[in-house]
Amino acid sequence: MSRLKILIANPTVPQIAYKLLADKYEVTTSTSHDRAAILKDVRGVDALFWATHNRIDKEILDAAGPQLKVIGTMSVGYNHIDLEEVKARGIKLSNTPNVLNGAVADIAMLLALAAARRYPEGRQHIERGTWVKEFDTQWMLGQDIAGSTIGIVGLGRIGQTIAKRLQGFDAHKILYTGHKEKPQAKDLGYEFVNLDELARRSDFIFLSAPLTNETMNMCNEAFFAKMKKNGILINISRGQLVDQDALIAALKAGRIFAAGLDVMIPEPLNTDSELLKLPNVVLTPHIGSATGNTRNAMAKLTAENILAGLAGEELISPVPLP
Ligand SMILES: O=C(O)[C@H](O)CO
Repeated sequence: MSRLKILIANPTVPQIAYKLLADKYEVTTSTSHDRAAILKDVRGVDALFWATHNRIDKEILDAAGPQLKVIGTMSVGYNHIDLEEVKARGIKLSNTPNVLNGAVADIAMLLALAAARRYPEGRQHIERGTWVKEFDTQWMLGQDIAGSTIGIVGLGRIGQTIAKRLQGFDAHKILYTGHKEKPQAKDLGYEFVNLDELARRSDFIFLSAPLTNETMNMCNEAFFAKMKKNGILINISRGQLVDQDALIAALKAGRIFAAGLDVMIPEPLNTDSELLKLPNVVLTPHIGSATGNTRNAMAKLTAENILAGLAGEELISPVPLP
């Protein structure tokens, strides 16, 4: 009997995934994560290991063929996947929750601290020789996390990890918004509020909700108008949660204090983007989960899901299909 086939659709996936899968199945790795290369390599595979921001849509699924049984995306987000198409074809789909919580929460903290303490501006002063010589007690004043009110949009696994880290920094109050109040959050003293109240009361706002029709552009002009003047926006989710032009306008006008973004539009960001010119913006290139340990754990979990799916077992971390 011929062995089932798996395509790893990205040549940079950690070896651990290959080792786990190749032990039992015929594994090929696409030469590149370009869509054109994947469309060619995907023909006839039984499982697909996905590790790109390319869309998984009808075109990819048609190219794979009707024998495709399992897809594992090496990401926690799955907004790049046409869930209805996947469901209609009876394909099992997994993602990689939990294993990246700490790494993504760390990037959120990096952005929050750097935005609050005006890191890009400080560095510019050093580079340009505009570092004030005398001790000016009012120069480069930033914001404290200690004593601040935090607003978390989407208190899921990553949001909860961010909240835990912020408690270590002595934040005064944690507000959150989402679909519904969470009993475990109530026990921790976190307050459930609506988006408007969160915008109005928070000193730091963290976006950690997935991209859906509901969250798309939720931070728009009206949202920024409600934020405090000292408010700082941190986005580690998806760029599309934010109306980027409205954010740029709010930052330029000094309507809000600063922003820290690991995600933006487009990715990669255009090198002439206004975001790069603003001193009160801290940017990282969508590297929330980019640590060696975390990427290995994500690769391992994706491979284990595929193994479970091909063996006809329950997936470890299934994506709920509509
Ligand atoms: O969703 C994730 O895991 C990261 O944002 C990488 O896409």
